[in-house]
Amino acid sequence: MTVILNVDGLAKTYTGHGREVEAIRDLTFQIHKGELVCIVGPSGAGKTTLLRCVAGLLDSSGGEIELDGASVKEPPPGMAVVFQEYGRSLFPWLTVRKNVELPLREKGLGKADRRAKVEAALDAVGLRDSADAHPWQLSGGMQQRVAIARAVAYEPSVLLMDEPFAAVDAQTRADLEDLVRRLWLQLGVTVLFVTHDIDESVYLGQRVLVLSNRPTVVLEDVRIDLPDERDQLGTRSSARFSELRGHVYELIQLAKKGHRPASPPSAG
Ligand SMILES: Nc1ncnc2c1ncn2[C@@H]1O[C@H](COP(=O)(O)OP(=O)(O)OP(=O)(O)O)[C@@H](O)[C@H]1O
Repeated sequence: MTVILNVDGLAKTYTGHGREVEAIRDLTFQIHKGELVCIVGPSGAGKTTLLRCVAGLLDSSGGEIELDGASVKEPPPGMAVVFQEYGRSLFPWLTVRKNVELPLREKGLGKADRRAKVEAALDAVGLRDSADAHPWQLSGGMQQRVAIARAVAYEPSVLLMDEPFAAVDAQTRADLEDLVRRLWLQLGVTVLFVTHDIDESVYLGQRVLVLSNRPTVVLEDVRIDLPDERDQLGTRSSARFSELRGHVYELIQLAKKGHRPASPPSAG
């Protein structure tokens, strides 16, 4: 399998205002092309910091991040990010269609190509009928679907998602989880999904990277050996789901108590 994202010895210390916070000490993991990997960890473990470094939005203090073999120093062209705050990530003065189209314009795609990709992405997230609406006319869950459509239309090498469903209601959240699984299966996109929700990480991921508390390292790389076809009721009530959930839960409890891995964990 081809490694698409390589994080090697990543470190990040925030400095300023007479304060120093060592958020990430030594994070190493790899993601292969087409994988769906979730990251969970205790609050303040540095999940958002990690994602911002990977997205090239934040300078690291040490270590290396490579996307497709190229070092990440600034937002790389092959990455798309979906944030929790959909309200702030969409442009309110643009229609849904224009919001999805914008990065494709920046990518330099021609009009016909842009139109086809926008239609396909809106179709995939079930928003074809809302193409001419403005984001503020849509519900929170619909706005987050627009953000997902925009990311998917861009055809990134890696799609980063930072707690994307934390601000929507439980029912919408379940629908959006299934949407991500479906898009991932259909499009073969590589996804790195950060969440604080243990159940969500096990339901979505092929692997769950459990982070220690600060300064952060990978506590365990848990392989999620559930079938590819998952559904909210059947999967979540299966014995294997509850075993995996229990295991990740225990790891998080250990992380909160300051437990750290004895030796570097083996990847996947
Ligand atoms: N700009 C900043 N300046 C100083 N310290 C920061 C900054 N951003 C984050 N931190 C600190 O770095 C640590 C990791 O923060 P981060 O937001 O990455 O954690 P997280 O795992 O995403 O947390 P949560 O699950 O609560 O969202 C925290 O101790 C936080 O206070």
